[in-house]
Amino acid sequence: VWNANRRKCLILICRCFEVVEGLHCFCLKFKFLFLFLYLHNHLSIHLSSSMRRQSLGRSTRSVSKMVYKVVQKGKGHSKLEALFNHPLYNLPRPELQEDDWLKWEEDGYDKAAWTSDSETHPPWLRFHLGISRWELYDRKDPNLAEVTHYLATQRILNVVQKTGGTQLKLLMSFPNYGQALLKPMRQSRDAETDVNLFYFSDFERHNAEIAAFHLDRLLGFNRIPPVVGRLINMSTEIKEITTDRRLSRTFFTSPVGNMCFYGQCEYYCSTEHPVCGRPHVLEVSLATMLPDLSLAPRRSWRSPWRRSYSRTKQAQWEKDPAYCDTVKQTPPYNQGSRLVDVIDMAILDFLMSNMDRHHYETFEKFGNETFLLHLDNGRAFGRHSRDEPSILAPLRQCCRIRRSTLLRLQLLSHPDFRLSDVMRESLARDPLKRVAPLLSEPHLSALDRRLATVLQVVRDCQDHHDDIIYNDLEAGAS
Ligand SMILES: Nc1ncnc2c1ncn2[C@@H]1O[C@H](COP(=O)(O)OP(=O)(O)OP(=O)(O)O)[C@@H](O)[C@H]1O
Ligand SMILES: [Mn+2]
Repeated sequence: VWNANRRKCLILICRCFEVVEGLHCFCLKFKFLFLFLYLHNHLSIHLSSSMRRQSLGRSTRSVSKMVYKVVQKGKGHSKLEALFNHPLYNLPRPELQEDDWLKWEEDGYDKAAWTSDSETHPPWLRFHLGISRWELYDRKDPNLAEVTHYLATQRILNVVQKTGGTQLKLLMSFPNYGQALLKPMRQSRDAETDVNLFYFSDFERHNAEIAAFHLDRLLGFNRIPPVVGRLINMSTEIKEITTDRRLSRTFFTSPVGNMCFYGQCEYYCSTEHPVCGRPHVLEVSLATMLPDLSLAPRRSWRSPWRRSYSRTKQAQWEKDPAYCDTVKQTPPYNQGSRLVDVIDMAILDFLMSNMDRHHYETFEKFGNETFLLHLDNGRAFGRHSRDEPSILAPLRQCCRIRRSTLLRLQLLSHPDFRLSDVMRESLARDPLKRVAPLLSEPHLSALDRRLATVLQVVRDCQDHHDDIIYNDLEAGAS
């Protein structure tokens, strides 16, 4: 070919060189453009914003915004910190008496445990010791971060299936007797729940458990035990150490070579619904265990707004618009803060679209004057494209709300403390953030949209009713 068409070949080679050189020049030009933009942005941060608006094009403006954000962050401007520094998140705590702490019978824990230096206790025990009548933990207690760090890093000593409930859960044991409730990842993070699936058929999500803990804390409730994400090795951290035969015999290798298991439970515990690793690494959520029931018994309450858990039946509250009038007259909702506590819970559930709040629990020791535990949030955050108005029925039907809750919700709708932003920032502290954001952006913006809906419902109430606000900020109220 070369001999026959030497001239044509030479021309072709020259063309190639031209193209390469052209590309090179093109790249150089771009390099200069980027350098220019970079310098321009760095300098323009210090110019007045109007000058910047005039001098910069659209794309460079967004770059400069980014840089500006970084600069702001560098100065320690965190929306999350600003939120938690706000007076509404630092309200004076009611003075706690001896019987406002969750103490239990002395034979459970050594009596010395109560008096000795707290530095000698493992983080999970300090968490137990910090449970009070009005909240599960003090947000400012540095031990909180230690508990989650402990669960996320300590060696796993044993694993068994947790009985009770319908879906697969594992009980993990750590050194120093710490324990956690594990929920595995079963679907891709962004899978939206099938629209044809009823709420009672939905899978549980590990990231929902994690996100619910963060959301509850951001709302100022502090009623969910600390939950943290972790990557575990299914071979060495479950299969090889479990003493639970019913669990170990359900392990298998999938056709593509991933390690899977399904355990034994009522729903979704079969070869058709396996929990699989990649190839044996699994994402899970770990919830701090509450004190054992034998030490600190709890009472389970059926939610007045419980769903029917049937494809065809409707619950009473769905048929009767005056349903709340009955609830208001029924103990324990006729006294104290119980009704507004259920409404707090409904607001939390509406924000994260959890339709599965059939029961709630309280610590028996505190009787009826105590906070409500928001356990079991695995079915939240299933859908971001739709909101479920019926979850707000307690608020809409009763038109009551705690003053402190309303004020915090209003704060979270303000751009400086925007719920989606503080949530993103809070979730970024979880170790699983390295794998992928715990909640996708559509889920985060759904939070803002739903918050606006909650505030609208309160305004609608104010248009038609008096006595909406339960003033818990006055002395004497809780
Ligand atoms: N952090 C925790 N510490 C101690 N016990 C817990 C904790 N979280 C949940 N539990 C207990 O374990 C039980 C089952 O947990 P969970 O409700 O998450 O499972 P589930 O399978 O979704 O249950 P259900 O099918 O009843 O909704 C709960 O009823 C609760 O009493
Ligand atoms: Mn459940």
